[in-house]
Amino acid sequence: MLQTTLILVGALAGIWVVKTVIEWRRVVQSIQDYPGLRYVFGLESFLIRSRIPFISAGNFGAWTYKHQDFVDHDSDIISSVRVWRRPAVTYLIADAEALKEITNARHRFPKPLHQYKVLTFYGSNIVVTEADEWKRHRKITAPSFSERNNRLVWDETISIVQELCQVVWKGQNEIAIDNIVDLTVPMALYVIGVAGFGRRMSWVEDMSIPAGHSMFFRDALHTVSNDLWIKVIIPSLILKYAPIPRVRKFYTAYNELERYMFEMIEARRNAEKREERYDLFSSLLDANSSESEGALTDSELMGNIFVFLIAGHETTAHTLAYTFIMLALYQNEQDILYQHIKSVLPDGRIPSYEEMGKLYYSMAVFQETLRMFPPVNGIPKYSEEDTTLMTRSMTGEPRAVPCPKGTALLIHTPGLHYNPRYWEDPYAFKPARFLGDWPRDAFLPFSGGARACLGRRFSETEGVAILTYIIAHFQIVVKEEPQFAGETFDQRKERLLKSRAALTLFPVKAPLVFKRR
Ligand code: HEM
Repeated sequence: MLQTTLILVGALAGIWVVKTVIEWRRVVQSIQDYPGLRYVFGLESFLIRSRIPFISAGNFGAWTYKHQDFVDHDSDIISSVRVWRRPAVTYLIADAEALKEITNARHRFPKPLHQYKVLTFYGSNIVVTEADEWKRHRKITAPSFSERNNRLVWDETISIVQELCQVVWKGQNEIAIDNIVDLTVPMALYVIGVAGFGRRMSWVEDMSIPAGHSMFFRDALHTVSNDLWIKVIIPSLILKYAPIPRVRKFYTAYNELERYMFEMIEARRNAEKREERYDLFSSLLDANSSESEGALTDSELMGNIFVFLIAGHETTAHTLAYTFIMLALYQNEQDILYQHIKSVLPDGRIPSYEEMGKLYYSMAVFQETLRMFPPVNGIPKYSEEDTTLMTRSMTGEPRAVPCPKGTALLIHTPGLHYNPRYWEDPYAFKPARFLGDWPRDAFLPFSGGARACLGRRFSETEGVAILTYIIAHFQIVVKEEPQFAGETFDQRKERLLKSRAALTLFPVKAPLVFKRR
């Protein structure tokens, strides 16, 4: 009996191997064996983080190797052919001209929607739709990102940082933060709370939980955005009864957030006189109620506002964390920024939204951080037709890349942002490169074309406001710790910039000190 079973299993395994080899050869031939990575598990595999010869390209490979994979295969577009779960090819793209063509032709190069399931929990939305459905969402959501909203982002961001510096840190001249994301994540959460959801939150919570709820809105928002992965891996039924405290807390937070959002929709809909408000949620509800055809359902409204939360708070928070780390490491750059802020605001007053343009060095620092640490390391697309992409070798010779219909494409942001064809000395932190004429097509932290980030201005406004206020009032330095006393600058830099990626790239643990000026 055992022998028969073994023979059967062996035969099935043999059939699988033969089938896979035939399929692999077909896939490789379909792209004329265009140079690139050949691994059992591709870059997109959830399973293995590191690169292992022949086995795994490593799901952290885009960040780890940046432009090096392109150099190794002598092309700014390379293929990545995997075996598991079925042989398939993905083109990794670090060529600005090819990416311009791809991002500008959304019908020819749409998004692979099946990869976006994690963002559909509360309802369909602008990020997870394509074609006419996307247009319907975009028409109602885009107007929320208005100048009035940007002004609100600015004013509220300033008051959030002001409360932190003047109330929470009152009387302290040196504030040590053991992990910088523990500061930037709540900061960004409070900003999206008020400018996104219209709910002001405070560092010093003194209110009680509203009737009918078991959690503060702030905590529900934080828990859901932090632990969304739980919903991805645990089926709903198990989620409800899971005995693990973290899972139970997530389950409560998920339902609480849904209830809060539903109440907010009802309150605005039933209000006799609507207050003039410019947070994203209020504007979205107003735009929807004046829409006769194509209006969004309640679930779609919640889906959109939820996606603003997910897209909008971690990305900005992590970018700010890297910004503070780089400024702590490069004191000369911090000083240039400080001097610039002082030249714009010599009397130390609080800048207004109208003055944001004058604070261009703060913006340059934020942009240089986004270039070096793009929060989204890979933006997926696919080809809707048989086509050929054009690129170049490292010496500039043209290369034609065969791209059959259905081929997966990846905007490889680290490859593009560290490509020396566009960025001189790409590993150096040089905010000033963003002051003059810089290669806009080679800068895609927010993606590009029609499907580019709707919240770009929101996050730039928030970033410039926080950076300007903090640097005007504090010098940021790396926390001195006895166990790291003998380390060199390079070791310290490597330690502070050690990163991981969940939804977005983030620094693992960077302890910094804020010294009041
Ligand atoms: C540093 C901050 C940010 C970065 C790096 C960033 C990055 C991105 C990227 C790469 C995309 C394209 C995603 C894709 O094609 O799958 C995107 C789309 C989007 N982002 Fe952002 N984002 C940031 C901040 C924000 C903020 C603050 C909001 C809202 C408050 C926001 C809302 C959106 C929306 C709604 C889309 C979908 C646009 C569409 O498909 O038409 N983002 N973002």
